[in-house]
Amino acid sequence: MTAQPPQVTPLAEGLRVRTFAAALNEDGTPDADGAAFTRTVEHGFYEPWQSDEQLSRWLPTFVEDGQQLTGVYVDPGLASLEPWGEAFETYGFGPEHPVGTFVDYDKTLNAGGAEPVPARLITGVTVNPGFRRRGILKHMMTSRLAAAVQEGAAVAALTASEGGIYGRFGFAPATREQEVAFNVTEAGEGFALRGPSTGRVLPVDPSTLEELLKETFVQFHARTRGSVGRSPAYWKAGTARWEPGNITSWNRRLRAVVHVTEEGEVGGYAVFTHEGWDSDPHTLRVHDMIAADAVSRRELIRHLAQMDLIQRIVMKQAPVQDTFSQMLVNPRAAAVKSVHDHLWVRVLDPVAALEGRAWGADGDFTLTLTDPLGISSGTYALRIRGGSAEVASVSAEDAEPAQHVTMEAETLGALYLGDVSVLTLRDAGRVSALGEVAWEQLAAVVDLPGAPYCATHF
Ligand SMILES: CC(=O)SCCNC(=O)CCNC(=O)[C@H](O)C(C)(C)COP(=O)(O)OP(=O)(O)OC[C@H]1O[C@@H](n2cnc3c(N)ncnc32)[C@H](O)[C@@H]1OP(=O)(O)O
Repeated sequence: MTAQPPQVTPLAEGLRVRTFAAALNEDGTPDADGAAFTRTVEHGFYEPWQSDEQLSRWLPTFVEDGQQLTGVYVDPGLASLEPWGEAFETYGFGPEHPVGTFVDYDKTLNAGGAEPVPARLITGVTVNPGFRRRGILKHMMTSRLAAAVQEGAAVAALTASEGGIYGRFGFAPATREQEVAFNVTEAGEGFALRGPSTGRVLPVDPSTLEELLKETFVQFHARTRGSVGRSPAYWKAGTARWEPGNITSWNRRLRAVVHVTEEGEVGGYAVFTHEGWDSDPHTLRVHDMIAADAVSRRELIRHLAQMDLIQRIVMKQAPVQDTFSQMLVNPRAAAVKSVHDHLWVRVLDPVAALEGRAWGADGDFTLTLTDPLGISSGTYALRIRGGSAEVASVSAEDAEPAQHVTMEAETLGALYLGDVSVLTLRDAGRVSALGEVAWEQLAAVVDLPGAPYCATHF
């Protein structure tokens, strides 16, 4: 392990931190700690107040996945703390509710290498508005990144509510996604898709799909650079079992189709909802579409686009380089509504992370990383052959002067999955030469074809 745990920044007086595993009572309901924690997270994201029954949809998925809950709590008996202690004790939500929350758990990230890399995923980060900008996030982040380093994660990853928060901790946007709407009416300029279809797409009962959803995702995850492992919440949502009692509008409105290949294999699925007859144009919204290969994805799209009575298809989380747009005879049938960053990556262990990544060509280069948290600082010699790298930590004095570049850990996060060229980052002043650098040659080694894509939100 080449990573160093960061220095943990201290908490202010009167606060204490506790990390515990999500747990359930014997009857399957969230235990008191978990319920108070989850309520605080929902409050932090301005969600409606939830009943215990509604809360019970989240916690079981956390338990299954081994999520660690880190809460910052106000010490009891602090009424004397001026000027806020008394008001907090009298009017606050109660000392069992944390004032800071942070959730992390282990999955893998497909970085394009032979095997996906161990990734610590971070979510549920909130701080009570009365306690913000006092270093609570900094404490939770540094202490949990220290744990991730000690427990062997190669990278950490999250999705960010705001773009200004996580760069200071070494995270950078590493994948993007787009919201795209397709006009699939046959009137007007005419809607048509290229190519003959193959296999057969069938409507199915979503509640029967759990095993299929899991198996198809395994195949998708293995073939898709940028993919992270999924929490069981996806299997519940995709099989219309998201909320208790199966009576919510989500559960009742969900529809599903599967693609059956010419060989009789199920190659992929899509789950979607019809937005109702009041939607104008009549809209079908695709929530999740996962295929084992490009052919099944293409056929699922073709089927949805050719369904009767549908005038528009909306995909909120589509890849930025999407098959659908390239299948259109009239390319203006696609309207990109927005493109945004999705997965943010933070390299923890440079050797494991770089050895787990795909590479564009053979070559040797040296990388000096600077890291404000000290986690990944150092100089690394890379030897890339046949698409995989051997990475060794070397002393700065021993480094070859040729092809020696330097960047911050944050910039390595941006570069990691190949969503941006090393040349663009050089032009932005974020990658510099420390010796003689043949930049085009370096770009051929570091840059990767196509855009990475993460189909999973967490
Ligand atoms: C992975 C996820 O879950 S993403 C969700 C993040 N959560 C939210 O957006 C919910 C609403 N926001 C919050 O709960 C809080 O404002 C948080 C969690 C974003 C920040 O918590 P705080 O305890 O206030 O942060 P903390 O005091 O530790 O600040 C650390 C640093 O980040 C900066 N910072 C904190 N929040 C922000 C922000 N929203 N935008 C820009 N900078 C920020 C602080 O100024 C500080 O900077 P410094 O290092 O220069 O001193």
